[in-house]
Amino acid sequence: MRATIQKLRQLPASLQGLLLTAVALLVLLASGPQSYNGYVIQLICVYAVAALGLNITTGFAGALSLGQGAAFALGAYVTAVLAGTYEWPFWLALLLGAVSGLVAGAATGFPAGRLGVIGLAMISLGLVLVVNDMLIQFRGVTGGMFGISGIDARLWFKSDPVDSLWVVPAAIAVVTGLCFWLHSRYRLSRLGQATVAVRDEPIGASALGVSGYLTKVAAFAAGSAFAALGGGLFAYLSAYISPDAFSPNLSILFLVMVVLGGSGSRLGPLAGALILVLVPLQLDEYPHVNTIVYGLLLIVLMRLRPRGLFSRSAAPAPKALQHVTDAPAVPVPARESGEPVLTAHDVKRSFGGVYALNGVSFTVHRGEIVGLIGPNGSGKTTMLNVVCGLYPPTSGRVVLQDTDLSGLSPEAIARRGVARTFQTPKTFPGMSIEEHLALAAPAGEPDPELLAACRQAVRRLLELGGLDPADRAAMTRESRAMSHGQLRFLEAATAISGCPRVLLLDEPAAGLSASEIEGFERVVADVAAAGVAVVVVEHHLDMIGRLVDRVVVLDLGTVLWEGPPAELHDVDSVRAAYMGVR
Ligand SMILES: Nc1ncnc2c1ncn2[C@@H]1O[C@H](COP(=O)(O)OP(=O)(O)OP(=O)(O)O)[C@@H](O)[C@H]1O
Repeated sequence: MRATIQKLRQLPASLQGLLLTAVALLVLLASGPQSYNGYVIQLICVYAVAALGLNITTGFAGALSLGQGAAFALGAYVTAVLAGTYEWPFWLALLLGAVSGLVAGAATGFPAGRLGVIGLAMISLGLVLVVNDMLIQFRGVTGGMFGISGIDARLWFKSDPVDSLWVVPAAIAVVTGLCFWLHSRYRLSRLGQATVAVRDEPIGASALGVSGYLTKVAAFAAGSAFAALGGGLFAYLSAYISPDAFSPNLSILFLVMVVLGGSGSRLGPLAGALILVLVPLQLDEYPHVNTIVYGLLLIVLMRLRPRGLFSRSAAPAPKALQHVTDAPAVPVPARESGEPVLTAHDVKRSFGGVYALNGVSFTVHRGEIVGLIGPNGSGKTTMLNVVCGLYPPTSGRVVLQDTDLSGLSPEAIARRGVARTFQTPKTFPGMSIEEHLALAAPAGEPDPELLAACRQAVRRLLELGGLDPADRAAMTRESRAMSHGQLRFLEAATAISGCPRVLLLDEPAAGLSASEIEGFERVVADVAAAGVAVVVVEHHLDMIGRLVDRVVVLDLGTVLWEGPPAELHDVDSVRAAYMGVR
């Protein structure tokens, strides 16, 4: 069973979608499209479509939505009004139903996308209650409590309803397969990778140029479109709809389908829909205990599989690593410092009136490695945070070549070529190594020499972490299982794979062994030799002595001394402030 699932997982998404449609059609053929079993199979498909949509919003984007039932109801009513009242063709009624969900999802996502998990849950729950009430109140359109009947499938405007019993079942089977394919494509796309990155580590994602807000709005819109399409299919399946079919419980049911199946996984929503439609129907034969057994079953399943039945969320990122594995070894040029790349001009940054940076100025040149050192709390990390846009400066400016970075968002600064690592690696647990590198891949056409050097550096960093870039299985595994050292190398490899102009490294040696530090130093030196300006914040003074061209010593938010590392130990003020020697 496990081997079969493994093989099915490895099929391309398009084939998986086709297979799903074929299986649904075969089962429908065996049971008869008008039979009770046929109805149940179609209901599973319809709910699966809505659950796949919710998996985009909640699973991929991590936005807890309790409002999937509202989009489902909206799609059902838009489709039912167009099909029943205006006698539109079924394909167009379904399409417009889905579009209504897309628009409603985007309209919800724009204000809701900036809220935290609880705020989002509250807004979406409010939406379900509002929509449910509107279905009753706007009876001129919705039929109020009586609902809408006569929802017949037509091929063209005002034509007679189609005779065939197969139109609706076939449409349901095809749309389910199509939605599964679209859902998988979404996860595999750059947008999907960005969405998961924001879910797992929003600050790390912003450092790669990803806008968290837009990924959430897109996920809301896509998730609602799926739900509305499911709702439209439900209207045709039932031929009659009323508000009773869309109680707030429906949204909870969709959520449980996603969580039970495995939030964020690609097969989970299908499994969730299958189980949560079939199990209650089987239990209906035992009316006194059915709810108790159903509840206990859910508890036991979640206890045994806390991340759901299908927990794997990482997806292959085709060709992401080919350029790394196939890259020929490149000779490393001698390192020379060139023109200024990054300049801090009198940067101040205060927190509640206390200045963490109080007028810091320094310059980093092309190909140069600058060590930013100083005692704990002297402002080193704050300086990196100001450069990469996480903290806007209180006053002063940071200039990247000719661009003033002050006031730009972290995403905008990252897109201009500033990459960084963090004291604690901000990698994305639900994404594979391949996906990390694919997400960070440069958007434009970088200088070929820089590109070759960066690819070589990425390969060597992965190897330093004991990861073989040619080992496809390892490269497609979720990074959540990786050790601290491996994550450090992965984070650095990710930052470098974007071919940055400036590389900021925050305590890269922390937690690494002596040999790992040495290997890391060689990679950083080679990247600098290819023209990248590097700033290293580090307490490991031996590493600083070996690696950097120039040291900038911070103390209490000001530059205490600047010069070559060899002279560091001879400067009294540095010894006093930094090493505690008075
Ligand atoms: N978000 C924040 N809110 C309030 N104070 C902050 C914030 N970030 C930094 N600080 C303060 O700014 C000062 C400088 O902190 P910073 O982390 O930049 O020092 P550091 O030199 O990197 O220290 P370490 O070597 O321990 O990492 C500290 O006093 C710190 O408490």
